[in-house]
Amino acid sequence: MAQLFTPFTLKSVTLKNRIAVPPMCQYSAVDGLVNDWHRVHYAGLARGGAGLVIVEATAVAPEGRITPGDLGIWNDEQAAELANIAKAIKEAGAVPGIQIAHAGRKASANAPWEGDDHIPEGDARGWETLSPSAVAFGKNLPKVPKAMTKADIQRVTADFVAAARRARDAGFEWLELHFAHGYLAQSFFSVHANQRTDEYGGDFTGRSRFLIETFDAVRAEWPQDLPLTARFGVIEYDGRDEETLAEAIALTNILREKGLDMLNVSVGFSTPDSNIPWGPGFLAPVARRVRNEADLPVASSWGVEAAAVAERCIAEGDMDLVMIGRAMLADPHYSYRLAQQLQVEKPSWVLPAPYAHWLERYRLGE
Ligand SMILES: Cc1cc2c(cc1C)N(C[C@H](O)[C@H](O)[C@H](O)COP(=O)(O)O)c1[nH]c(=O)[nH]c(=O)c1N2
Ligand SMILES: NC(=O)C1=CN(Cc2ccccc2)CCC1
Repeated sequence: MAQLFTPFTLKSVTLKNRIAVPPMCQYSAVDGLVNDWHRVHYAGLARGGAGLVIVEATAVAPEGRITPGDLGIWNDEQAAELANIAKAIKEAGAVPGIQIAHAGRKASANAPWEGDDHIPEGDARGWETLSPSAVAFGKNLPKVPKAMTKADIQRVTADFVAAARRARDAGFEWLELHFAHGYLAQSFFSVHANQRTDEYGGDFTGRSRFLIETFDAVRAEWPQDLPLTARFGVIEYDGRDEETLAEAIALTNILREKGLDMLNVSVGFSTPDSNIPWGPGFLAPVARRVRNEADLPVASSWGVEAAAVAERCIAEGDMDLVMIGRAMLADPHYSYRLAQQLQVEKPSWVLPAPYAHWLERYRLGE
């Protein structure tokens, strides 16, 4: 029996299988607004059979976008359009999730296929970036951010709360805080980015403060019966992995006690000087360690694509959900391919009836 195709219940939400489409920026919005690109993209992914579809990093404030093309949920018009996306995902048979985000010092950038670099100073398309300290990421992102004042910090935490409230009212049933990938929250946690000497920097407690305060504030707004999760970079592959992992697991334990329902285990991407061991499911052993030592359900991703790898991650208890990204861009019906390969009964019925009926009996020449 393929463990990948067993249901998963978290709080009042049940996913029909262990496959999730993780958030994947489309960089296709104008003024943060949904358009036909997103409508077709998300409905198509949701029809493909995954149990959960999480909408891409959606900025909690204009300056929190990675690029001018990012989605936003900082105003009611954006939220109203996103409500249609949540509805479309749900009607297609998946649970609608959304990731809310602030890009910090990685903001004000060109789309990956348009340079993947900071918009040059003086270019009107760009904006001032924020971070715990006035320390640039480096390489393709050399722009020195403004060190946030306490007022900035409080405003951004409030922006996350307002975003969570809008996501709830828009009908999303799964919320993921973007605490990973070198963006703002990860930057507060990172010794590479956070060189503050006040209570928001320094030791583990200082560097965790923004994440804990923001989590607590969102927890108070997000319905208790719906999953409140976070994607968090628990390792940087920067030569200090044991320290980072120990601190990340300690913070995860604190957040679990405060009501975190699941951690989406990822990489920190806080420094360009990292040595990431890319490969199929390379992060699974790290996810397993977090799942055991922080004692909460985990999701993870990174090269979890082959049926055997995806099945093993669940069957061997590395994670409770697999997040399959790029394979889904290549084939939104990828869950169907996995069902076929894992010999699930009637695999075509992973897809909606208009497709499933004909695929079930599909033989050339009939
Ligand atoms: C085009 C694109 C866009 C994004 C991503 C990736 C890609 C390819 N990823 C990371 C993504 O969710 C996933 O974790 C990685 O792609 C690794 O999984 P795969 O190896 O692709 O299955 C990503 N992660 C995240 O937390 N929020 C996001 O909005 C995005 N955006
Ligand atoms: N918004 C995010 O969290 C993003 C994460 N990415 C990390 C990544 C690195 C390498 C390969 C795929 C994804 C890139 C796109 C945007």
